[in-house]
Amino acid sequence: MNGYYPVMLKLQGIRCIVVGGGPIAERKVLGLLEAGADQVTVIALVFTPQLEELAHAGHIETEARAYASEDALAARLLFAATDQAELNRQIALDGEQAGIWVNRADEAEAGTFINPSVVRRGELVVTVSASGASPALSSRIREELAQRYGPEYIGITARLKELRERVKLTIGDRGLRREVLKLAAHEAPWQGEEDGDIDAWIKRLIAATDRRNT
Ligand SMILES: C[C@@]1(CC(=O)O)C2=NC(=C\c3[nH]c(c(CCC(=O)O)c3CC(=O)O)Cc3[nH]c(c(CC(=O)O)c3CCC(=O)O)/C=C3\N/C(=C\2)[C@@H](CCC(=O)O)[C@]3(C)CC(=O)O)/[C@H]1CCC(=O)O
Ligand SMILES: NC(=O)c1ccc[n+]([C@@H]2O[C@H](COP(=O)([O-])OP(=O)(O)OC[C@H]3O[C@@H](n4cnc5c(N)ncnc54)[C@H](O)[C@@H]3O)[C@@H](O)[C@H]2O)c1
Repeated sequence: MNGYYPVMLKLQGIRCIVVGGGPIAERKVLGLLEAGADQVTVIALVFTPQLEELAHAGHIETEARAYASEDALAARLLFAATDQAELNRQIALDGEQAGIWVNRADEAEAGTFINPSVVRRGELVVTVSASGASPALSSRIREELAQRYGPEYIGITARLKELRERVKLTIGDRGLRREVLKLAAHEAPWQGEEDGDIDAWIKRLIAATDRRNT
């Protein structure tokens, strides 16, 4: 059975605590910052140079000390990423007792959430998870998806967003709205940035759906 439910979390204003300061903790922290997290605390005895730099630049807070069980009470999202299995187990337990989501980097099933591989293209976020079966497979598929959905998708997604906002205001008929939006998503990758006139595009799309339906 596949036991994970995928969601997209909004992390602005949410205290995220990462315990551990090695390369794995660093990867988790970078993922949080890319998602816009603005309250990230890292508790560890030793930090990677990049974590030190992020703290210096004010992007995260670091606390150079041993983890204490009370730390879990301050977090809403918790990561156990130390090299001490027994400590990671305790962190997961503390998190569950505090009623928050805990990621355990060394033993997936003992935590309550896991991280997928991620490709970010502006507002388009493509994620892959093998549910812990093979992180290497997720990473490989992420590379394939990054090739298939290149940086051009930043603009494509932004254009579709603008079109959708306009369509929601101007097309009252739900069926037509849905058809226009579907057709636009098919067409958008083939358009250049210079096809900037959204209203003209909407007119063409409506005409195309009329033709299809007659
Ligand atoms: C996707 C990614 C995101 C991220 O970390 O943010 C991620 N692992 C990544 C890479 C990676 N991790 C490991 C390797 C070495 C090859 C291998 O072991 O297969 C590679 C490959 C590499 O480095 O290229 C080792 C490893 N990983 C876990 C364990 C412990 C265990 O199995 O219980 C061990 C053994 C540790 C040890 O031996 O001590 C556990 C987890 N790793 C997960 C996520 C979650 C399940 C994701 C899924 O199944 O899809 C889960 C369950 C929990 C979690 O961490 O959230 C990131 C890819 C970034 C990218 O390239 O896109
Ligand atoms: N999830 C994954 O994708 C993945 C991949 C590879 C490894 N791992 C696992 O992740 C874990 C961490 O790997 P790493 O390479 O970052 O380890 P590391 O040895 O580089 O770092 C361990 C960190 O834990 C901190 N630490 C130790 N005791 C502490 C305590 N009492 N309080 C607070 N911090 C403490 C250390 O100061 C250090 O910063 C390992 O157990 C490894 O098995 C997970």
